[in-house]
Amino acid sequence: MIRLERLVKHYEGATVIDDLSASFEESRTTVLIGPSGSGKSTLLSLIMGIEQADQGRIWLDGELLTAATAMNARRKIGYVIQDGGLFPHLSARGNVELMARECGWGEQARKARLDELCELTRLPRESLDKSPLELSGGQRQRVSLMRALMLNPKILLMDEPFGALDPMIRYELQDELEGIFRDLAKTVVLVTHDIAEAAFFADRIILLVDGRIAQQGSFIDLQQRPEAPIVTRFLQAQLSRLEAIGARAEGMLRR
Ligand SMILES: Nc1ncnc2c1ncn2[C@@H]1O[C@H](COP(=O)(O)OP(=O)(O)OP(=O)(O)O)[C@@H](O)[C@H]1O
Repeated sequence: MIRLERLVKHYEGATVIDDLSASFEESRTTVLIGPSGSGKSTLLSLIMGIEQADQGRIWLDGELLTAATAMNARRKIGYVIQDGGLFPHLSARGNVELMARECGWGEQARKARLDELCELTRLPRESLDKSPLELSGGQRQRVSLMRALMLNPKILLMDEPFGALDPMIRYELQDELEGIFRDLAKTVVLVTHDIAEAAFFADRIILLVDGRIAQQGSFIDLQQRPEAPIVTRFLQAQLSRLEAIGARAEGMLRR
């Protein structure tokens, strides 16, 4: 479980996270959505301990995150970003095994875990010997997911993990990943711009605007019981185009 308590973060004098408190429940998927620049990635960086908050506190599994605990805390967290963020000078295997090697895992333990993860993510074993540059976008994201899961962290943070994929691969991977989240019972925080993706994955959606929570709840809550005009505007910006096309198609069918 992750608890954020009155977080504030400034960049160059601008307030990017503004007195934000939230909890992310164990084994649940929370999706962060919001306009560009609303602070979604910054929030993940704060939870990862990559960036430090100017005010407020973060608790990971009941332990306060500080500069001294950050390194250890990071091992409880798997992190997947758009396009994988893999090291190009290492093979896919090298990327996946990196942290395990650093933690002193022996060859047998690493191999056993790699076998499990190849099966889980449906990555062909021969892809492991390739450079990330030789993999397709979908394969890169599978490798990135394997790397994030290697140490079996309780928490998975995902920053637009499907953003760079073509629509069909994206659809396939979304489907598989939703099953993986459910089976592994991880605490997942996923950032996306796509409201359909948010509705598909989320036990709960948090809509961030200007570093504050504009509303949190299910997709239905946001759609049917918006708590501020910006919630309606944000949803409409994505939904109205499809609805308009649907309505036009229906009209043409009736004619
Ligand atoms: N390292 C940094 N230095 C200075 N400003 C930063 C830094 N990182 C983020 N910002 C600023 O903080 C604000 C929030 O950025 P952030 O990346 O968290 O937003 P976001 O909601 O993830 O945006 P997007 O959806 O476009 O990825 C933006 O105005 C951004 O320019």
